[in-house]
Amino acid sequence: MNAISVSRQRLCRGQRWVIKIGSALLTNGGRGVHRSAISAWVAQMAALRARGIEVVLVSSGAVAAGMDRLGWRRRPESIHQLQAAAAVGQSHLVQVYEQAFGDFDIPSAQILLDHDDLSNRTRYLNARSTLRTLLSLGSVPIVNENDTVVTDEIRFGDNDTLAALVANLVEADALLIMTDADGLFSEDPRENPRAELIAEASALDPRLLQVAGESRSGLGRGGMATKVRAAQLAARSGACTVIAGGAREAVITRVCAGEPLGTLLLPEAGPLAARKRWLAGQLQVRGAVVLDRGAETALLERGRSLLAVGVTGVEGCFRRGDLVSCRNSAGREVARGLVNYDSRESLRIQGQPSEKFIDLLGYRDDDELIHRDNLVLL
Ligand SMILES: Nc1ncnc2c1ncn2[C@@H]1O[C@H](COP(=O)(O)OP(=O)(O)O)[C@@H](O)[C@H]1O
Ligand SMILES: N[C@@H](CCC(=O)OP(=O)(O)O)C(=O)O
Repeated sequence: MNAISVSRQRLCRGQRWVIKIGSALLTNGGRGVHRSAISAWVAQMAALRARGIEVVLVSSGAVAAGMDRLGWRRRPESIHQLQAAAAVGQSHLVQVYEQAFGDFDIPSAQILLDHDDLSNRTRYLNARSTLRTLLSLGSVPIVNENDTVVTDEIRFGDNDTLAALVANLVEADALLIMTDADGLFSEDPRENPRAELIAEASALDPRLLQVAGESRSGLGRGGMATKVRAAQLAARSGACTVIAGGAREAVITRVCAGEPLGTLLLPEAGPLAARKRWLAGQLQVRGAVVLDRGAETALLERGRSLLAVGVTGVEGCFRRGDLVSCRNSAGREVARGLVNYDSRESLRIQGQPSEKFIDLLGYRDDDELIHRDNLVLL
C-alpha cells in the first residue's frame, strides 16, 4: 500500500469518531431499510470499538424508511405526514441497528435531539454527559433528529448539521459523512460524470461551497452544501471530516486506516486549541469564582481541572453550564470555563472535597467544578 499522507495519518490517530449515514444509502435509494448494508457497517464499527475507538452514529433514514413501510412513493409535503413517517421509520431503523449491534454484544442506544437540546446550556451539558457516559459504557449511541416533535423553527434542517454539532458536543477527532456520492466533486457527478473528486482541502476554503450542490435523490435533504457546512462546523472543535461513498467495500475500516478514500476536509487549528477558542468566543461571562494559591498553580502550571476545594469565593448568579471567570486572590482573571454546578451549589461546595458533595448537595455529578477541557487559561 502507498505511504499514508500526513493528514490521513492524523485521521488514523482519531480515538472518537462520529459517523453519519444518509437516507439514500440506508434505504438503498428508497427501497426500504438496507439490512445487509447496515450489518456490514455495524461490523466495521464493532471492529473499531474492539480497538478502543469510540463511535457515535448519526443515522438519517427515518422518513425514508417510514415512507417505504407506509407504501408512500413520494416524500410528503405536509409536516405532520413527514413526522408520522419518521415515527414509523425510526422505530424500524433502531430495531435493525439494535439487532445488528447485538450480534457483537454491543448495546446500542437511541438518542433523539432537537435544536433546543443543543442551544440550551443545561440540556447541552446533559446531552453531553449522557453521550460520554454511553461511550464509556462501550455503547454506540445512534442519534437522529427528533422529527416527531420538531417544528420548522427548531429543526436542524438536515442530519449533516446535526452530525457536526454532535462532533462538537462529544469533542470528536473525526466526522465521517457517508453518502451515495464518492466524496465532494468539482461538480455534481450526477450532472457531469467527468467531474473530479476533491481529495483534500481546508474545511474553510470558500471555493468548496461554490461546487457543492443540492440533493437530487428526493430522499435526503442536505446535498453536498450541508456536508461542507458540517465540515466547517466540525472544524470549530478541531475535528477532521471525511465525505465518502458509503457503498464502497469496507469504507469505514479503510477510511479509519488512512486510505485516501473520499474527500478529507481539515480544520485549521488543533483540536484543543480550536475547542477552547470556540468556548471562549461563544458565551457571556455569568459570574466568578475566586481561587486559592494551590488551585491557581494547578490550573496555570499543571493544566489541571478546577476542584471546589481550591475555591474561596463565588460571585454572581450562574447556572450549570454557564461561563464563569476564575480570579486569583489578587483579583486578576486567570481563566474562564464552563461550570458544572450552579452558583448556589458552588457556594455550598466551595472549599470542600468532592467526596462531601453528596452530604452537601444531596447528589454528586461531576468531581470537578470546571473540567480542564472546558477551561481557557488567560
Ligand atoms: N459537488 C458535488 N459533489 C458530489 N455530490 C454532489 C455535489 N453537488 C451535489 N451533489 C449531490 O449530493 C448528493 C448527496 O447528498 P444527499 O442526497 O443529501 O445525501 P444524504 O442522504 O447522504 O445526505 C449526491 O447524490 C449528489 O447528487
Ligand atoms: N431526521 C431525518 C433526516 C433527514 C436528512 O437530513 O437526511 P439526509 O440528508 O439523508 O441525511 C430522517 O431520519 O429522515
